[in-house]
Amino acid sequence: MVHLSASSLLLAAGILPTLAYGAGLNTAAVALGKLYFGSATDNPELTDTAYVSQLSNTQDFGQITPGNSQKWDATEPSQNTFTFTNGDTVAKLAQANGQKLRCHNLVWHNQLPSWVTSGSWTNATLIAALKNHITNVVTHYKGQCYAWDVVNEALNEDGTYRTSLWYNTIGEAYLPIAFAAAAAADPSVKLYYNDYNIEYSGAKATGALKIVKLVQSYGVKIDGVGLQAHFIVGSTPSRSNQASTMAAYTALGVEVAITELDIRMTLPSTAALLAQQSTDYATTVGACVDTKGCVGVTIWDWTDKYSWVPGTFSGQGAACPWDSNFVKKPAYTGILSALGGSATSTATTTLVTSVSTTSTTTSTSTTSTSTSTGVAQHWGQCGGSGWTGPTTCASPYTCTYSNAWYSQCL
Ligand SMILES: O[C@@H]1[C@@H](O)[C@H](O[C@@H]2CO[C@@H](O[C@@H]3CO[C@@H](O)[C@H](O)[C@H]3O)[C@H](O)[C@H]2O)OC[C@H]1O
Repeated sequence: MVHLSASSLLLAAGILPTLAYGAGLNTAAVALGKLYFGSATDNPELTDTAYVSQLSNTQDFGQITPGNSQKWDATEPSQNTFTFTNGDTVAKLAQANGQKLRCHNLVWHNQLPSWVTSGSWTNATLIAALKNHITNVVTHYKGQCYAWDVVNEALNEDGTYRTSLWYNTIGEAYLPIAFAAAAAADPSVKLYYNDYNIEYSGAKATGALKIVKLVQSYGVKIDGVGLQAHFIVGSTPSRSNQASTMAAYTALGVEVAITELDIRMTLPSTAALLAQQSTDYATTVGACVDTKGCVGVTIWDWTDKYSWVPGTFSGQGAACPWDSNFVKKPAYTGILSALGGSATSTATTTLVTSVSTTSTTTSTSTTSTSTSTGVAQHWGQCGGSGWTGPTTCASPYTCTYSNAWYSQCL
C-alpha cells in the first residue's frame, strides 16, 4: 500500500510545494565558515525592483560582482578619461545592503576600448597605460572591494599564454606588473588571477599554478585564484577533482573562490536537465565546502531572466538557480543542500509544468553518503552523486534522492 501525504497529493495534482528555508544560500555558506555566497549583477537590470529586492536579500547573497561596469571599456573609454558611474552604482548597492563587493576586472583581452586595441604600442607605452589604468581604477575603489580580479583569462586551453595584446607586447611580465600596480594602489584588497577551465586538473590548471608561482617569484602579492566555473549540465567535473584542484592552488599559499558559477543547458529545459543541473550545482559548491581555502561562491547572476548565457551561447540557457520568473529551480535546493542548509515544505503552491507521479518502492539504505535508495523520483529532481542532503523521510517509507528536501514520502 502507498501512503500519500497532503503535499504528495498536491504534487500529484501538478502543484509543487513552495519551500521555506531555515537558511538562505549566504546564511548557510557563512555558517560553514565561508565568507559569502554571492551573485553577479549588471546595471541595466537594476531598474527591475523585484530583481533588486532579491539581489539585496542577504540571506541568499552576501556579496555582489559587477558583471560589466568595472571593465576597461566601461572605466577608461578614452585614454586617461575615467568613468565610474555604473561601477559606483553597484558598489553603493553592495554598501547599502552590507554585501561584500568582488571587483571585476582590471586586465583582460576582451571588452577593451578601441584606443587600446588599435593603439600603436611599444613595450614601454603599453606598460605605462596598463599601470595608469590599474592605479586609477583600484585607487577609486580603494577600501570598497573584498577582491579584485587583476588578470582575467591569460591562458590558452593547453596552459600556454594566450597571445593577447598584453602578452604579445609585454610578455609574461605583464602579469606581475599588473599585480604590483594593484597592490600599490590598495594594499588591503585581495588580488586574484581569474580564469575558466582551471577548476579541474589538466594543462590549463597547471598553467594557472605557474602564474601564481610567476607572480610570487617577482616578490609581488597574489592572494587568490578565481575559478569561473561556467559549466554545462551533465559535464561538470567531479567534486573530488574540483576539490583536489583547489587544494593544489591553496598549497601555494593563496585562497580560491568560485567566481562566476553558472551551469547551462541546451534549451528547452526539461525536468531531467533541471535535476542534473541541481546535482551539478551541488557538486561544484560542495567542492568549495570541502576546501578550507575556498572562501566563497559567486553565481554569474541569479536569474535566467538576466543571464549572459543565451546571448553568448546560441541555443543554450536556463543556467541560473532561479528561472526567468524569479522562481527557485531545483538548482537552488541543490546548492542549499551542499551548503548543509535545511528545507521545509509549506502549504503555499507554485505550479510546475512537468510532473511525474510515478513511484516505485525498492530497497532501502541508510548510508550517510549521497547514494540514498528507496522510492519515488517525482519531478525528475533526484539529487544524484554528490548530494549530501537527508536520506530518509519521517514516514515508514524511505525517500530517494531529493524527495527528502521536500519532505515527500510516498
Ligand atoms: O554586447 C556586450 C555584451 O556582449 C557584454 O556581455 C558581457 C560579456 O562578459 C560577461 O562576463 C564575462 C563572462 O565570462 C567570463 O569570461 C568573464 O570573466 C566575464 O566578465 C558578461 O556577463 C556579459 O554581460 O556586455 C556588454 C555588452 O555591450
